[in-house]
Amino acid sequence: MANRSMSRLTQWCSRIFMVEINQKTEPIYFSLSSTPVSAGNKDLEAVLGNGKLFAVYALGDARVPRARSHTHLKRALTQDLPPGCDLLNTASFLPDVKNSLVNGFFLRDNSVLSSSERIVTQLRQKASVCVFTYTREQNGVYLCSDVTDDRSYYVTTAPAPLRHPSTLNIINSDVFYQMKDAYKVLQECIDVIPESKAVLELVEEQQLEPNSSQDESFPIIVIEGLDATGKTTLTFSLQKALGAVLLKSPPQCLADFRPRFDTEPPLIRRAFYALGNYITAAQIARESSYAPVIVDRYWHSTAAYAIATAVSGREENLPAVGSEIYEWPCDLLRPSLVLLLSVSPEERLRRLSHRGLDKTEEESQLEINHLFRRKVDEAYRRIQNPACIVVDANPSPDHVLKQVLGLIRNKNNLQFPGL
Ligand SMILES: Nc1ncnc2c1ncn2[C@@H]1O[C@H](COP(=O)(O)OP(=O)(O)OP(=O)(O)O)[C@@H](O)[C@H]1O
Ligand SMILES: Nc1ccn([C@H]2C[C@H](O)[C@@H](COP(=O)(O)O)O2)c(=O)n1
Repeated sequence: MANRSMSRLTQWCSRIFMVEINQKTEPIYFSLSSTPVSAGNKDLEAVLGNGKLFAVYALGDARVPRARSHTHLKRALTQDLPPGCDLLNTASFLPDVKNSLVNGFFLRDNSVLSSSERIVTQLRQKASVCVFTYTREQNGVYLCSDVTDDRSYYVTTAPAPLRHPSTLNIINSDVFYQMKDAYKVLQECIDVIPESKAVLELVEEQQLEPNSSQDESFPIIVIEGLDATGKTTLTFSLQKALGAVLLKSPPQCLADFRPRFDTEPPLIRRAFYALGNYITAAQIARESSYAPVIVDRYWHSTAAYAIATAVSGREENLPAVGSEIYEWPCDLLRPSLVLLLSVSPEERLRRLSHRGLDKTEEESQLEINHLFRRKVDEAYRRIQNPACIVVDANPSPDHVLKQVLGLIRNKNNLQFPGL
């Protein structure tokens, strides 16, 4: 957005816009044109309708304040949403151009009072936002204009891009492939989230050695899976059976900070979990000199949850198998074996209901959001180098343990005393 003399909307004209009606259906795509378009389009009509319409985007040059403004914007719009109005996710992007995605919201107002106008005015007074309005001409053509100037553009449908737009910003916004990239995010947070400083100090204290050779050490076995798939149960049994050290990611030293970072937008939250893996890696490197190490969640979890949250809609929208997005970070210690516990949705829900513990917001979402759970599970399976081995964790704890001990025994090069 370099040229300030140009209308803001003119600068968005090279972009495509996406509006999601819900997670299960295909979004609609449109672009803006200065030349008239043919009247009446059923796809646009289905989403844009006849009422008042606003698109709102959080503005900001720096990524941390922009990400936090987007979260605040969502909270404000959700909390104050008047009856007769609904909120849809929207985004603007340049097809197949990495890091070009800008997320925002579509406010549809079919109320008699046109209440959305008041909300948008209040938002513009309080926050740095960019607002576009959409109006429908008598011939059915939609016009889009910036509320700060009178220039209007015709709205015209656009083809769906090859790569789903929600995948464009994943690298270094949702998933981090080097410690320094996640570290930088928390450095940028220090003024607004003071806890970031303490987290960074803990990372530095670990004296991390970049991907040091594990040739001489004992095996490192990571247990992964959705919540309530039996990770805690299995890791305790494995610890006992193998005389192993049990570690987890995020590590215990980050436990007090976790609730704070869990309320932050993905950029910050995922950087926190990424750094947690590097602290755990340093612990693994130390402990594996003396004994086998079992790890309860590690990088597969960080990446799979981050990807599944970032990618909207259906499983088909995930980056394709073999994408660089599923590659292991170049500087993170690699385990000897990663096992993914898999249980049927029914069995997982049965275990969750028996447990009756408090669940994090994301876990509750998993319970109600079958789509999200499928995306996490599929992302786990697509991660490479090392890929995970899927374990059927539906049977009894003893049976699962036996199965896993068998897998460990059959894995080449894993040396366990007593196995
Ligand atoms: N193989 C199994 N068969 C039946 N129930 C099981 C089995 N493994 C674990 N459970 C029970 O399921 C519940 C969840 O198990 P557990 O806490 O081990 O899962 P988890 O993957 O660690 O969950 P979270 O990630 O949410 O901490 C517990 O009540 C546990 O006793
Ligand atoms: N290494 C890790 C561990 C956990 N997470 C995130 C992913 C989920 O949001 C949540 C699940 O953890 P649990 O509630 O089972 O302790 O934590 C991660 O990103 N990386």
